[in-house]
Amino acid sequence: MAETLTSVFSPVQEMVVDCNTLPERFIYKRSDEAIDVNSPVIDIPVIDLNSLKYSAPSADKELEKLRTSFSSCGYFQAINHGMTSSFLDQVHGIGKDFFALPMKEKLKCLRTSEDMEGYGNDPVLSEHQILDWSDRVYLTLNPEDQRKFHLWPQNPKKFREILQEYSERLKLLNEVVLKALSRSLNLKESCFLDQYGENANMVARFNYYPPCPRPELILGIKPHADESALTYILQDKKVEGLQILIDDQWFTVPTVPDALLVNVGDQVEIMSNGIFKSPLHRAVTNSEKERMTVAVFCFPNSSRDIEPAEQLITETSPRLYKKIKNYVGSYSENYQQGKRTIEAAKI
Ligand SMILES: O=C(O)CCC(=O)C(=O)O
Ligand SMILES: [Fe+2]
Repeated sequence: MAETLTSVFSPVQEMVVDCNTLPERFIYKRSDEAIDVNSPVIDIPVIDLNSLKYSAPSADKELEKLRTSFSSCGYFQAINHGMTSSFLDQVHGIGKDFFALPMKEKLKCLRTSEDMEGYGNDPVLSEHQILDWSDRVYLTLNPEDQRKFHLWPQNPKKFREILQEYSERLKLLNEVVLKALSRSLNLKESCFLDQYGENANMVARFNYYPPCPRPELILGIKPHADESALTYILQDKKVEGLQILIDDQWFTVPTVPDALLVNVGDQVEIMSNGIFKSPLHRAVTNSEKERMTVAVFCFPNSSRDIEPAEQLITETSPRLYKKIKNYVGSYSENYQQGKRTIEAAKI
């Protein structure tokens, strides 16, 4: 749906400067309870991606861990992913440096009201929409011919080069993870990758959360599950803020230095016929510190059909989801209304 209500961009980052009254549009009213900013920390399994590549008993143990963590909390922390600590710092750094630029410079990458891509914040689709306390840069990485380079920051100077390299690394990593997921369910290694097909999509979103005057009332990102197949999050090493919902309770996801946080998106939940769970998560804000994260969403090309792998459907585990195309197309509107798109894919 095209954005209809406002095309005037008001960066959250600027509001911090002259925020004398509480901005009503940001107050998260869905619950009577205050937002628990310091929710208990949950232990997310750490998985050694290097050991997954080989057929050895250590790989079997790691695959088992992968299956269990993706079927329970829907997350794992990837280590030995082939990227150095200083490279990941550079990826984080280009985002931080961009948001620290003068507004005039950032506005060169401003998204238009018709498009998600570029610098801005969420499209406002209804006057009742509760706004997120975050500004973003949203960029298509793949297919490469769909990149909108006029919206890619030219400042910091290394932005493009580093993001390009990061996208190449993640493309390879994503194949390793998809193969491991198939193996962990005793499927042919290429099972999920085949559904994924050529010309897959990859989108990066730099999320910037400025300090917020009332973290107990305002969210950085509303509760949602990702529309991707898999999401790779480069967390902020210094400030936590991501929370996941398990059995109706919010838990804080810890930051593991140099690990990449990987989560199941709706499309892998569908492909695995519900064995892997796409977790409901949100980002809280911090009254003193800013926070910046880099999320990369990987998903099959919108022209492809997504459905549960046939081998996973048996008499005792019937098919739970329909065949779908262009899953992402209907996502944004549902998100803003607090609805889950995956509900519509259920049989
Ligand atoms: O910033 C975070 O920790 C979470 C970001 C997220 O969930 C998203 O971009 O979809
Ligand atoms: Fe997310």
